[in-house]
Amino acid sequence: MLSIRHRISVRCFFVRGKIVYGEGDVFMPSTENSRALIELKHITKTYPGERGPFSPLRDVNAQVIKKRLVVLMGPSGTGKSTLFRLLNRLEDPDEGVISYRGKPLKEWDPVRLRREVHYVYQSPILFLPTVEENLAYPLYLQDKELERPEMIRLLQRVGLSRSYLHRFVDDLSGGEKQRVHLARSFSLRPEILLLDEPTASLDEESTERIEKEVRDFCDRGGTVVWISHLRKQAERIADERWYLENGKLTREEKGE
Ligand SMILES: Nc1ncnc2c1ncn2[C@@H]1O[C@H](COP(=O)(O)OP(=O)(O)OP(=O)(O)O)[C@@H](O)[C@H]1O
Repeated sequence: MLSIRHRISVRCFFVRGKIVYGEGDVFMPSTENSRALIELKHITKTYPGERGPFSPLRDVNAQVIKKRLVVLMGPSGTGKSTLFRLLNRLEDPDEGVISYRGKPLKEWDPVRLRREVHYVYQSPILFLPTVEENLAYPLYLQDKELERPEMIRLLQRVGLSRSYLHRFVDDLSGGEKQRVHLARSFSLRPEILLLDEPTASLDEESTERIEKEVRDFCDRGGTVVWISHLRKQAERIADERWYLENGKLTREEKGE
């Protein structure tokens, strides 16, 4: 409702019950402002296109609130992965500022940032031969050891049995690789998970399991932005639904 929102600018408007973040607008419930882990202010990203410059993000403003599960939707090629790349500082916006914990991303050490804001790609990246090695490696880089019982627990969280520990990643299906990648991400205990269609290659049962684990992650204090093409999935799991199209972001709260 407009009355409980903190008004910063005048160019926000409602379209069919949704809040549209128009040019120059930052609208948020005032009580939630302080819980914003990530803030996007006036973000524009432009790429050269065959028919001239193309901006998948045009003056986008939004906040990711701690402990929330945001589902990001939108037609193919509208800029969802672009937004993730900006949040992970794989690219920088052409205009605007993105802040994490109140500090612009450019002021963060990228390694620390990516540890806390962890991107789980749609195509999993598993460099080492076995599942066990892939699970152990990121913590090994931090001079930490991942004990075998913890590895087994992580695998179980994503619906894989202990027998997977010794499997070669080249022999795994796409969905299994994605789940190993997600298990490895959980091991890093990130603050925010950016999930790019983590259930795209999974059956109904495995999808349900991942949805439950991700929800538990939020209940324990984690925060998630999840790209999905499935409206039904968004309705099931999201605290907030973001819709990206024509460079603009619209937002719906659960139940709207
Ligand atoms: N480096 C680049 N140079 C030029 N164009 C790019 C570049 N990166 C992305 N694009 C274009 O920007 C648009 C947004 O791409 P993006 O991958 O963010 O879309 P998406 O919403 O994640 O799509 P999908 O749902 O199909 O994964 C696309 O038209 C893409 O071709």
